[in-house]
Amino acid sequence: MSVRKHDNLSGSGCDRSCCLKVAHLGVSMGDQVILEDVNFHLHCGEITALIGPNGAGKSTLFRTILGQLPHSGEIDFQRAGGKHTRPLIGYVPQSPSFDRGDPVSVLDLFIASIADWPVFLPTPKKLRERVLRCLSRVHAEPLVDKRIGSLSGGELQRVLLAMALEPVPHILILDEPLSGVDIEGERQLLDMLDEVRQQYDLSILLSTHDFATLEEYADKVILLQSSVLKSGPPREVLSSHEFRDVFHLSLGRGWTN
Ligand SMILES: Nc1ncnc2c1ncn2[C@@H]1O[C@H](COP(=O)(O)OP(=O)(O)OP(=O)(O)O)[C@@H](O)[C@H]1O
Repeated sequence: MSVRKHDNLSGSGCDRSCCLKVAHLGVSMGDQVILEDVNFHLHCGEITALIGPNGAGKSTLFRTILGQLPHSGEIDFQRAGGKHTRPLIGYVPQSPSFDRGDPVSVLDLFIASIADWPVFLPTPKKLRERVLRCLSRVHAEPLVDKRIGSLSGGELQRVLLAMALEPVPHILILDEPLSGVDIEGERQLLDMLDEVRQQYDLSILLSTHDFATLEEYADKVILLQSSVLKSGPPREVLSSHEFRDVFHLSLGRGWTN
């Protein structure tokens, strides 16, 4: 597996280009406080894993960063060089399901997403070539004419990833990309994320319930339960008492904090 982590990128300080700063973020729905005083920074070229139990607010946080939910506090994007702009965000939603018999092909779905062209008309050669170029970013060109409903979990994630990378965003957000993907598909997807992160200096934020691979691919882990309980290098977070408490793990050898 080729996933490599950047050295010394996991600190919370902004000693290198800072992509996204979330400060004192709060989200409420009706009487329910979903997120409260959430603070963290994302950096270019880093993979950050967001973990937390069911209902912790991970998807809500993503939707808020995507601008879909009203919130208090600040979400600020700053480019290298200090310019504040609105970030371009690529988003891969949580396990969208497609009917197995659905006739829509990968090409159809892609065209509906990136171009203003009716899918019932023959696809112009240039448009097909553009889709193939996009799919090539995740080595998925052979999937172009496959029906969406016939894709495996890992193949579907790769197609959705290719769609999220067109145009290439500043920040890539993936909501539980590893769920419904077998071990082989998981490896391929993580390698792919590592590749695009390096190629485009992307900041990647993904949520996961799979802690086994965190140390291998994540530069930083954020443990969320309404607010950030712990953040830092994977080992530090996974061995913390906050992690144990949230996931109701009993003390055993190896838990040091
Ligand atoms: N549209 C909504 N209206 C009211 N409450 C909501 C809404 N969406 C989410 N919630 C609540 O917000 C809380 C956080 O939900 P969210 O989906 O963000 O959690 P999550 O960490 O992504 O969970 P999971 O790991 O199960 O996907 C939950 O209590 C949920 O019921």
